[in-house]
Amino acid sequence: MNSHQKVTVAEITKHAKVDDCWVVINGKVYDFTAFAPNHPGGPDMIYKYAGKDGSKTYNEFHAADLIENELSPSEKKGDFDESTITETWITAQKEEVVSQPAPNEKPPLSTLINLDDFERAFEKTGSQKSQAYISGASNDLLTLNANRTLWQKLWFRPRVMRNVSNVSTKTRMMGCDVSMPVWICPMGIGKTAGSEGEKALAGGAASNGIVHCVSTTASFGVEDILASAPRTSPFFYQLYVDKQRHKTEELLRKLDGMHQIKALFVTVDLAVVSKREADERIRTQETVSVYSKITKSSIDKKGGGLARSTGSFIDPALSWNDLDWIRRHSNLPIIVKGIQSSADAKLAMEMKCAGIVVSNHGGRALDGSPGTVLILLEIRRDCPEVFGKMEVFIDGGIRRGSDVLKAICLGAKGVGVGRPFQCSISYGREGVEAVASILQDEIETAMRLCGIANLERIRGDVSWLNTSELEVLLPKKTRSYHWLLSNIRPRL
Ligand SMILES: Cc1cc2nc3c(=O)[nH]c(=O)nc-3n(C[C@H](O)[C@H](O)[C@H](O)COP(=O)(O)O)c2cc1C
Repeated sequence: MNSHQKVTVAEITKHAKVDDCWVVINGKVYDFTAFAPNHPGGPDMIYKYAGKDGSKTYNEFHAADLIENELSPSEKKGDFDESTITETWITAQKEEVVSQPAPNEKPPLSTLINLDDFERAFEKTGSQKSQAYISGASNDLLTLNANRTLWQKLWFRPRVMRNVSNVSTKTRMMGCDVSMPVWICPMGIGKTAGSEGEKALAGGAASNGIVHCVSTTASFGVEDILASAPRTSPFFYQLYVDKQRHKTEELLRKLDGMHQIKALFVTVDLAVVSKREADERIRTQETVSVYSKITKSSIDKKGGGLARSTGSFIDPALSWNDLDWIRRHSNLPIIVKGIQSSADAKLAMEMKCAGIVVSNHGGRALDGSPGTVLILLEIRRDCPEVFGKMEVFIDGGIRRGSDVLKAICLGAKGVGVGRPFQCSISYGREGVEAVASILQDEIETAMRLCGIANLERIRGDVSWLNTSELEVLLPKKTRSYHWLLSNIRPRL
């Protein structure tokens, strides 16, 4: 066959395979078999039209003569013989219409491509009560919003031509080998997002090589959650200290026997449950026991807040001295979760904690507390020695792989991600895996574009960042700050 020959429909449709791929473009027939794997837009764009007419899509992206210059004479098969067109051919050319989900329909998992998509999808499908509980935060949401927006005020200083064909995101956190420096935050009553609750988080974390930190107020018992992952998968456990201390002592004894649990995250930023107005406003007909085995909700004058009902047992009397009491009942390394100042970071180091989580409970504790990235910068400025003595983690508003990279450049050992994982439970374990995969991919892409091949090598190297916009927001070093360090500490 030569380029002046006419090619019939019957002939073209014989070449409709990946390894034998003819396509009609603007009345001419081309053999794309050799070219397709090198197509800059990806081979699938071509394979989609194998044995068919691809003119419409071709013309949207390319100049008419591009393909004539690109292909060799032997790949130009001739003119399309329009006289051979049949009804079957016409039907086959009709583009598959991808139907858009109705406004309140649950979007298919494959259409969710970033972490915000998971929260938005849950807004459409979760019950009002669950949404208010999960997305809500304290008072005017100042801290919730600051967490997110401050990450966006850190800018990269990318380098180029640094051979980033292979990048590694692997690291170790609390002695656990993980695929990337991300862990799933502890979040209470996971069944508010989907029937599998924390079991989906545990299974999804395990298949993606990351760690889930189980909440004290999880919907399922810790044994059931651990059983949802292979016996070798590591977990962290988050502890709220109970006003009835003997209950916490019992719990600690039980956890000590669970070899999968590698660290105890003691949450300290919620001496009392804050005012979560969205949650309070929606009175629930259900008792909390529908979601959780911990407690029953009580609807009182303040409304029906799930957070307040499930958190009423937390002991506001907790103090730094209690770390010794915890140590007497547990051999697990202690991470203090909820550090919001450099002074407390230093205290945790002096109290020989294994680590801290810089956190404000995702804006669910004190509204007006700084966005967490500011606290991390404050710790770097005021007590950089902390990073060498403890594992420093951070959470709050981290929604992009690039946020993770920024946190590592600032010295964080790893980051916690909360709400997107909680919302992904509505898609079961597959949803949790999808969130982890998106993050993994985004971290790798950000590393490549920034010129970073290995995360471990750049931890704490702030030269990759421009922090100027945030530095002006840091608290001034005042006399009272030094006074606090030297006078309060001895009295504790
Ligand atoms: C629905 C929900 C429940 C939470 N429950 C707990 C909890 O039981 N214990 C805890 O220490 N933190 C809890 N947190 C706080 C998270 O562990 C984490 O600090 C926060 O979600 C991180 O912010 P992000 O959601 O913006 O990623 C919860 C957060 C949410 C959104």
